[in-house]
Amino acid sequence: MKTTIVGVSGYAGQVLAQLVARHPSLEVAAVQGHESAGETLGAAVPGMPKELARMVIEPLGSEFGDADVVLLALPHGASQALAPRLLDEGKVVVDLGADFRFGDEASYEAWYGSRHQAVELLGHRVYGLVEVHRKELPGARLIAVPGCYVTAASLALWPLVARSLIGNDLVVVDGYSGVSGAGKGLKPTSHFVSVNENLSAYGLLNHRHTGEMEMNLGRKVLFTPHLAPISRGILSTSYAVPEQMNSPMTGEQLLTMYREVYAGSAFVRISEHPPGTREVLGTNTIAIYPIYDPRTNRYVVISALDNLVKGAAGQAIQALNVAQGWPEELGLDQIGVWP
Ligand SMILES: NC(=O)C1=CN([C@@H]2O[C@H](COP(=O)(O)OP(=O)(O)OC[C@H]3O[C@@H](n4cnc5c(N)ncnc54)[C@H](OP(=O)(O)O)[C@@H]3O)[C@@H](O)[C@H]2O)C=CC1
Ligand SMILES: CC(=O)N[C@@H](CCC(=O)OP(=O)(O)O)C(=O)O
Repeated sequence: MKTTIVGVSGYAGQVLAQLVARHPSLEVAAVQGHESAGETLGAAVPGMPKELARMVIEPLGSEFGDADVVLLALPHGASQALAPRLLDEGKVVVDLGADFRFGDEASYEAWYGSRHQAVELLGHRVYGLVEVHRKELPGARLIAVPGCYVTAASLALWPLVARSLIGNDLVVVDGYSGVSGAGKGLKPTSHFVSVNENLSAYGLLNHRHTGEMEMNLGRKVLFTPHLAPISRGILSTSYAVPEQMNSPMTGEQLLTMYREVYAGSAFVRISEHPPGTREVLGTNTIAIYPIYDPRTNRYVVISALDNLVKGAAGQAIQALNVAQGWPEELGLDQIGVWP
């Protein structure tokens, strides 16, 4: 399928370009950017392979021509202006941003503080958390890909939710992100001098990803994000209170149950040790380690993923694969850290 990547000069867009170029059923037909329009991809993103480097970046919203698929990797708010036109033109749209992650207008407005410009599409979008929504994806024409923090926490806790092993109490999530999670724009908070040898919390109490975690988990969430002095990776630690009616599962039982729930999910690795971000770097894998603490009566689940792959571009391709009826893993092996 001919594929146009919009936002190709961004961190997520760069990885998308790499994945599409090597995918056996996709072809990079065109690339679009904002300030980088008019440059070659090689000039905008040093280190691109030759066949991509010579492509000229078109201005955002140029003609999409005979593209079959359009992948949007734009700042929040920019996709909703483009998606209606693309769907009218018969394209399959995969959005890596937040514009279509909520299925209703009120939640979007509550967490993003602005009115949605394409409300009529919200009921048609399929949420691309593949491991949970696999059956809804075949034939999808508008896929909203969840982001890095939300994927890490949601897949970590999903088995406990699906098996009714946690009550309705508050769930607590501590997330740690590499600096590429903040995008390529220069900000004082992501300068080398601010980040190097430093670990800090931000977005306290009302980070916009809280609402999306609540949507996925059906429970109130207290989410605290942290910026970690690494380029890529998300580490998430989630805490939940067991359902009172059942005796809590032991660590061994949890491992067995998690393996059952994710039995058909090639990109989920149930780990027997707390995973670190390095072991999933450059892969579409999320590693998950669940335990139970009898002293505090809490389930604690650690998860790790690469924010630019399983947290963004890899998950987008995984969801597209399922939507098209292709093998879920197509084009997603041996990715590596690139560019
Ligand atoms: N980084 C991450 O870890 C993750 C990112 N995502 C999502 O993917 C999307 C892209 O993120 P990321 O790659 O980090 O972002 P970047 O800031 O790195 O890149 C943004 C891209 O959008 C273009 N762009 C910038 N400003 C505008 C604008 N005002 N209007 C239209 N286009 C613009 C840029 O073009 P140009 O360079 O030409 O100006 C660039 O191609 C976001 O929605 C983000 O939430 C999802 C999960 C993880
Ligand atoms: C480190 C950092 O700043 N991270 C971003 C989230 C990463 C991202 O792009 O998030 P979504 O695509 O999931 O919305 C933030 O906290 O806003």
